[in-house]
This record gives sequence, structure tokens and C-alpha cells, in this order.
Amino acid sequence: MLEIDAISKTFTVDRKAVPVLDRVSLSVAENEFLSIVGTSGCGKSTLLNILAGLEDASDGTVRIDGRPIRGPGRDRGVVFQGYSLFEWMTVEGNIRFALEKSDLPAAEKSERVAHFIAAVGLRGFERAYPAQLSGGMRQRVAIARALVYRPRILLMDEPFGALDAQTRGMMQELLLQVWEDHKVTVIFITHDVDEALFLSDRVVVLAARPGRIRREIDVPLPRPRAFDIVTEAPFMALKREILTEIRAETLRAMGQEAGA
Ligand SMILES: Nc1ncnc2c1ncn2[C@@H]1O[C@H](COP(=O)(O)OP(=O)(O)OP(=O)(O)O)[C@@H](O)[C@H]1O
Repeated sequence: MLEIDAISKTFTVDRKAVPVLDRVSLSVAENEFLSIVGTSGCGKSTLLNILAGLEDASDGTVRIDGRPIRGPGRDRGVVFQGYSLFEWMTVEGNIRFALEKSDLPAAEKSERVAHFIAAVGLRGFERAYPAQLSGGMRQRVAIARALVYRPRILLMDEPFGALDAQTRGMMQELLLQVWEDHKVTVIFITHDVDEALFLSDRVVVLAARPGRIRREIDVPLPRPRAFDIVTEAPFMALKREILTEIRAETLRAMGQEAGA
């Protein structure tokens, strides 16, 4: 459904070309949950921004159902690590804002907003302001806001990176529930291999600078997944495999830096 075809990206820094992504190609199936991991600076966020249409690729094409994307679109919802909520709007106001340009009837907008507030477990907090919410609750608002116009693809860049371990675990379970209930395709960027494995159908390891696909690893662990899956042997074997790939890339990147 989502086709990433030979995407390259080069930034210009001090008039020097800095290649960040090098011919990244990936096919993502409808309803797939795909995570992207890789050493720091390998271009994960840049790739996500290109998929979101917030950044242009230097080369290559992103297609959804065969049509190349041009800029941001309602077929994609985005959740970043930072809680990019409007502080002066209530929970309800923040989520409703995403529907501002939609021509849905007002009653249907209200219904959708209420539905997604319930889906992320925020019933009772409709009139709260972001400053009155915990980090986990703020990210739940961000998820509801990204889903309320029913995008087919949810793009998430380290959405739980700033949360404590306990809250993070709860948010992962909540996200899987929302994903299962709403049949959305998810591309999820994370540093955390446990998180990637727990959530995903497939994990893509990017090579260090410039980012290329180093490995694609299927995660054939049964669903629904419970939190204690992380201590089971098949999970640990996959984790070892991914950590080995990332470590090799990190060492390679450090070698490049030392040699530069
Ligand atoms: N607008 C920009 N101009 C110049 N260089 C940039 C720009 N955005 C990103 N870069 C560089 O591109 C590289 C990849 O950055 P990116 O944020 O995509 O990596 P990442 O894998 O998400 O990193 P991390 O895991 O540390 O968040 C970095 O070296 C970064 O400095």
C-alpha cells in the first residue's frame, strides 16, 4: 500500500553535501505495523519527515496506492516525541482542531472526537488543558488528534521517548489496542529494540550514515501480545539479532568518524 522507492536525501551544510539517506526502498502492507531502528543520526527522522511530506526527498518517490505523495495529506497522521499540543486549547479542542478544515457535519465531528477520546482512555478529561495532563496523557491526545480524520497511515517518531518506563509500557499496549481496533498502517521510529519488537510485524534496521536498509526482520510472534513476552526465548533471540546489527553499524559509524 505504501511504496518507498529509492529515497535519497542530501543536506547541504557549510556548502558541503551531506548524504543522509541512500536509496532506501521499502514496501509496507495495509495494516502492517513496521518499526525502523538504527544508530543515532542514521536518518530515521528524516525518512519519517519525507513520508509525512514535511521534507522533500532529493531523489526517489513515495507512493500510496500507486500515487506519488506531494506534501502532507489527510491519508497520513503524524505523532512526534514532543507534545505538540496547543496549550490554550482543551483536550477536546486540540483533537477537534484536526477536523477544522473537514466538511463533515458538526454532529459527526463531535461524535468522532468523543470516539477517539474514549479510544485513548481520556474520557473525563475532555475539558482539561495540556498543562493539567501527565506526559502519557498528552501523547494520548496527540494520538487521538492524529487518528481523528481517519488517516490510513500513522507515522510515529519516538512518540514514547520522553516517558518513564512504566508509562511507556502502558502506552505501547494502548497503541496496539488502537491499531487493532482502527486498522491503520503504522510506521514507528524508535531507539528501543524491545519496543520495536513488542509492537511490530517487521523491524527494519537502517545502516549508519548515509542511512540504507541493512536488514529487515520479520517478527512472527503471536498476537495479541502481553507485556511479559519480552522475557520469552523467541523474543530474546530476535532482540539479540537486531542488537547485533545495530552494534555493528554503530561501530562502523564510529570508525568512519575516527577516520574522518
Ligand atoms: N535540516 C537539516 N540540515 C542539515 N542536516 C540535517 C538536517 N536534518 C537532519 N540533518 C542531519 O541528518 C542526519 C540524520 O538526522 P536524523 O534526525 O534523521 O537522524 P535520526 O536517525 O533520527 O537520529 P536520532 O536517532 O539521533 O534522532 C544527522 O546527521 C543530522 O545532523
